[in-house]
Amino acid sequence: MLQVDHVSFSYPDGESVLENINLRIAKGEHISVIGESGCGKSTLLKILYGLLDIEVGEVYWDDTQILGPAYNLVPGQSFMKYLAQDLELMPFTTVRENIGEFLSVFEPEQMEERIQELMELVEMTQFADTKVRYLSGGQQQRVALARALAQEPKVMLLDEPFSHIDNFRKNSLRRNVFGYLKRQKITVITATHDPMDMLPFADRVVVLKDRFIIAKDTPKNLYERPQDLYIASLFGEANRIPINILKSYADTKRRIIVYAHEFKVSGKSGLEVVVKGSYYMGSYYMIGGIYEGHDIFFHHHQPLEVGKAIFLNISIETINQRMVAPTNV
Ligand SMILES: Nc1ncnc2c1ncn2[C@@H]1O[C@H](COP(=O)(O)OP(=O)(O)OP(=O)(O)O)[C@@H](O)[C@H]1O
Repeated sequence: MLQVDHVSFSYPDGESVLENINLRIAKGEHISVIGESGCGKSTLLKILYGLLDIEVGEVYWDDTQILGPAYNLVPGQSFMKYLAQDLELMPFTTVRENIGEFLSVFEPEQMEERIQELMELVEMTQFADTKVRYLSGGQQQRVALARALAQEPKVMLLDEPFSHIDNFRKNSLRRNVFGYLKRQKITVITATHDPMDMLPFADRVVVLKDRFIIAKDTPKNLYERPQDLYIASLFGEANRIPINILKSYADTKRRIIVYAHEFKVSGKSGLEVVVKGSYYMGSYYMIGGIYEGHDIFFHHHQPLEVGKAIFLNISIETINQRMVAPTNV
């Protein structure tokens, strides 16, 4: 188990970045760390790997304490692999050589099989003999992933692992890599902005905001019952709406989170919105509007005329689901 107890951290020249971080991560569990840019996701991964010295708190993998560079000649842990935003590849050698660097040369056949398996996993077989410096950013990221996996770590720390990879390949690569890590029972902690790195693959999600962990839950619970707009917005366009627009809730001032796709446009009754603009999104239009002086965003199958007043409805199922969400909306 990876255990993080009361960890607080600030960079020597900066303000506090993380405060009182507590986590228990089981062997083989997949955790996603999410939060706005600059909230400390990469810093947390670096602490878990032992690249930073913490002033307060402790980190353990089973009985081994993870200590920072002040206590380690070579910072980092042999049983962990940290795939950083900078990829640390060997640019003047081939894809095959980069992946094979840490494999045993005493069993050449097994080594070749393993390189082949990993190249297939990250869909790089056709570039086996290409020098890494001639590859695109996305291709280099795939090599870095394979290189990290080759070392069979017990714990894998991934910082925005698919950020350079094109949409065409991203989804199959995510399925391959996360599926492989799960089958190998490798503990995974992924820092990401992208809901698609997390919703289908994480067992639990840790949300960071203003130095603190503000939520830890399954992706499904967080998505369906976000406790505030910050969390909902990490998944997509979201709004805070008073529920007293519905007759049955007329006497409550409470607001709930409604995702843009959960509204239905109606000609007659509901939340009155004046349309400001329509944005083509492929399978739908994102409509921006104004409701009582506040911006509101919703989906519709066609663009709407600017200045037009329309009504929005929310299904009773959505309202009931959000009513049981924690109340700091
Ligand atoms: N080496 C450093 N020295 C001083 N401050 C730093 C250093 N690295 C990061 N910071 C600051 O610490 C805060 C957290 O940074 P961090 O990179 O951990 O955030 P992040 O959530 O990973 O961001 P992003 O999603 O943009 O990668 C930021 O305010 C950043 O400016």
